[in-house]
Amino acid sequence: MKMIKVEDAIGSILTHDVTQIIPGQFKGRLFKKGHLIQEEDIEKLRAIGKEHIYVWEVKEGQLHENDAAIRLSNLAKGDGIRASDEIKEGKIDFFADCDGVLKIDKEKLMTLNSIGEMMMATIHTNTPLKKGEKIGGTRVIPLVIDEEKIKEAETLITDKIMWMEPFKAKKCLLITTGNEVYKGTIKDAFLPVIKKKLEYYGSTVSRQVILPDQKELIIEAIQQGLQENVDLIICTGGMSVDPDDVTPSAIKESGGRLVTYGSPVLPGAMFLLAYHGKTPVLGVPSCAMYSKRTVLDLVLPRILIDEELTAEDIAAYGHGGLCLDCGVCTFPHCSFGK
Ligand SMILES: Nc1nc2c(c(=O)[nH]1)N[C@H]1C(S)=C(S)[C@@H](COP(=O)(O)OP(=O)(O)OC[C@H]3O[C@@H](n4cnc5c(N)ncnc54)[C@H](O)[C@@H]3O)O[C@H]1N2
Ligand code: MOO
Repeated sequence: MKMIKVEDAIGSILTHDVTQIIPGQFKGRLFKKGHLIQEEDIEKLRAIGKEHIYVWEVKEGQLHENDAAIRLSNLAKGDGIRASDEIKEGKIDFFADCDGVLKIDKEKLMTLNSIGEMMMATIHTNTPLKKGEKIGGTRVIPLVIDEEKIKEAETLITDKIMWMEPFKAKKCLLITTGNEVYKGTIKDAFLPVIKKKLEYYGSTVSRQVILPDQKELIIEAIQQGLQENVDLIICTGGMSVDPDDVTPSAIKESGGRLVTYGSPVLPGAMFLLAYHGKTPVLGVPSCAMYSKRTVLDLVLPRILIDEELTAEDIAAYGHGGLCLDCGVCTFPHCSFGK
């Protein structure tokens, strides 16, 4: 690569995209990499402060930023991730190529970003996404990089850094508890909430049963759901400390394996998760009926990709487990659950 004065550049090929920024108005490409410089371009280059430009000279063992970005992109992106077709200013962007939950191997991302002269930035792991949403970007820092650096990354990172786990369409049994709801004193407000959240990710409530706060009836309903082979059971109401709050005991006594009763998430402290074999049973506290976002929004997407959650997964939610209940909710693109 050789530096020459812009006035001597007519007929030369640009080695990289040239960016123009007009504060508050424009940021973008003025000239594309590979552009053949014409006489009329000289004034435009001068106008954005360029007195010199680089002319490309290929040297053995070096990679142009665009070629290096392609190598990094191939290294990083796994199933369900699409890279941008065009490389702009040496950068490749990543997008979700299906509806699902984003997975980032944070250790490998750290390894790549610790090598130097290259970068990769992403959103958080476990973010539920719709097809087309942006996930991250990568580039190298210098215009040309020693190929050895890229080879080092390729040696250290043998598995993909990011991939999507697609949602599975699941059928859910909803067990709504509460004497007041059962008797009809209060109209059930949980079904529309659970239905909307499940349907957003392509799953459905196949059946709802409304029960009084009676442990034996709740146990029976759970066991019937398991016999019917539903994919998921959600119990609502009666999850806290009143004498009539029998739902946690019912789920525990229905058998299976308790992962947690209680979660470090607000709203959602009284959440319960258990498994009967591979079938998850969720105890969802009534805050999920009232608050826009709760522990259910963190856990449900992962349940719908068939991830088997552990007590450690739930404990890890503490850091970022407070929903700020913002006026305009931007979840999942906020600190909640990250
Ligand atoms: N002293 C304490 N009080 C509370 C605690 C606690 O630990 N100590 N926990 C709080 C938390 S956290 C939550 S969340 C709430 C409620 O939890 P529950 O799941 O036990 O809810 P319920 O008591 O059954 O009902 C609360 C409220 O919501 C109405 N409800 C319930 N289900 C329905 C439905 N399907 N449709 C319409 N309305 C429903 C119910 O009538 C009550 O008004 O507890 C805190 N308190
Ligand atoms: O389970 Mo309560 O959820 O923290 O509002």
